[in-house]
Amino acid sequence: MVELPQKFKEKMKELLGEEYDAFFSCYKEPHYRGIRLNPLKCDLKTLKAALPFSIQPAPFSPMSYYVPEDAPKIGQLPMHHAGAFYSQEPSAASAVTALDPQPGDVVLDLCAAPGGKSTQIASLLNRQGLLWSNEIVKSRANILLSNMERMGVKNAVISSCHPGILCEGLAGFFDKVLVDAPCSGEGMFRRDEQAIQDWSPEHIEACAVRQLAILLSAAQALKENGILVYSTCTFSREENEGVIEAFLKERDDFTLIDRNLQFGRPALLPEARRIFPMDKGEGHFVAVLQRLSKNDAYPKPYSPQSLATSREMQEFYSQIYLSKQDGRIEQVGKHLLLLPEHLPDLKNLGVIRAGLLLGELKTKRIEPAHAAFMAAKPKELCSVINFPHDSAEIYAFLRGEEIAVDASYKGYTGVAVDGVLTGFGKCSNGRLKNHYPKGLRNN
Ligand SMILES: C[S@@+](CC[C@H](N)C(=O)[O-])C[C@H]1O[C@@H](n2cnc3c(N)ncnc32)[C@H](O)[C@@H]1O
Repeated sequence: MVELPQKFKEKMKELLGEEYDAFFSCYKEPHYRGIRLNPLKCDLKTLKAALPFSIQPAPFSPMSYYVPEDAPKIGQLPMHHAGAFYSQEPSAASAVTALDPQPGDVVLDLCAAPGGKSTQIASLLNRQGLLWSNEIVKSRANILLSNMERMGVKNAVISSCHPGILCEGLAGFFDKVLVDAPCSGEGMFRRDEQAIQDWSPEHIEACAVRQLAILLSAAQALKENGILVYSTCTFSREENEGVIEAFLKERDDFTLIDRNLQFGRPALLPEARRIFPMDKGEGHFVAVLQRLSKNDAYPKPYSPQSLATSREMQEFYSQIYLSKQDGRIEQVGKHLLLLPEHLPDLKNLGVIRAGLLLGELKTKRIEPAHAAFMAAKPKELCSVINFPHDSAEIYAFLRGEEIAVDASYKGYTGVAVDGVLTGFGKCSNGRLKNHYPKGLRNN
């Protein structure tokens, strides 16, 4: 059993009263593991048939499932590479359930890396509307980008910006904002020894100060009647109800709302929810706030510098996709990007990617991008080859090897596993030259 800090135990006893013993005995049990289906790329039946273990529904979102504790590592499975699912502790899905993104919404995920909640928001937007995913730490923002590409997200902006600067630049722009704040991580204790080592009452205080500052920035970014969800994966009152109370003191134009959420239990502020391991998740706090005041600010729309309309560009497009060009394509440096709708001005906001990377200009040609294939459906592509999830070919492809294919395959060809795209190669003379990115390969 993990050794818990004495002060933490005392605080939890005070918080939970009679339920403390039940809470404490959870530390003798293994932690919950989970996955979330990605409906942008796969359906449940296909996923279940491909997984080497069975999954059970979790109560925190309709797409979340428990994975058995003895399941093998899932990161190397072909369906994981293909973005058919995201590995996510089940209760972590609760915040997006509370946010309730709808197709067409314009949503900000302010503390987004590695992307569990952003990819969940994107799947609920179902490619309509816009998701802006921000992560202050640049190296983590790159991981976020990679996960968004894996999950086939097209209508997103990824940035690495300070919340204060971002929310000022995008004031009044969003229907919904999620602040999944950096926290003391008490809900990680059953699966991350480091979170226990880092814990101290002083750390909790410092986190609460930072959380309030982030939440106050987020408030600026919302439209009138916009929804702000605040979540943490910690139990301390200071970082949860304490932050909400301090926020409402400064922003009396916001109100806590009750979304009639069914998971977990009421928090100390009864409109908010708490999840403890006794509630079948590792731990989360979720509060839903609504902005009641007007917001007269609104960013300027984006005006692309150089739309790519050349014949070379059209030829490139028709080498990959069966359909005609769908949407505006911009050339940014050597990159060709398919722009999402509703884009605001992007200047000085630390944008790493806006829209879908389709390809890169080389000296005499345009090289297709991995992301372009990850976001496609097999029926949209000119050429695609499908392998079963347990085939030698798909594992060889994911290791970066060249594979033998029927000689009828020619040119850029999508590679799918059980009908879910997981990359591409270039076919000629019965061989598929591997274009699976080096950093993503199985070893
Ligand atoms: C709880 S994690 C987010 C997890 C993410 N929402 C997900 O579901 O995958 C909090 C994130 O906030 C970032 N962060 C740290 N300091 C921050 C700050 N001052 N402002 C905004 N974000 C910060 C961390 O780097 C971390 O990635």
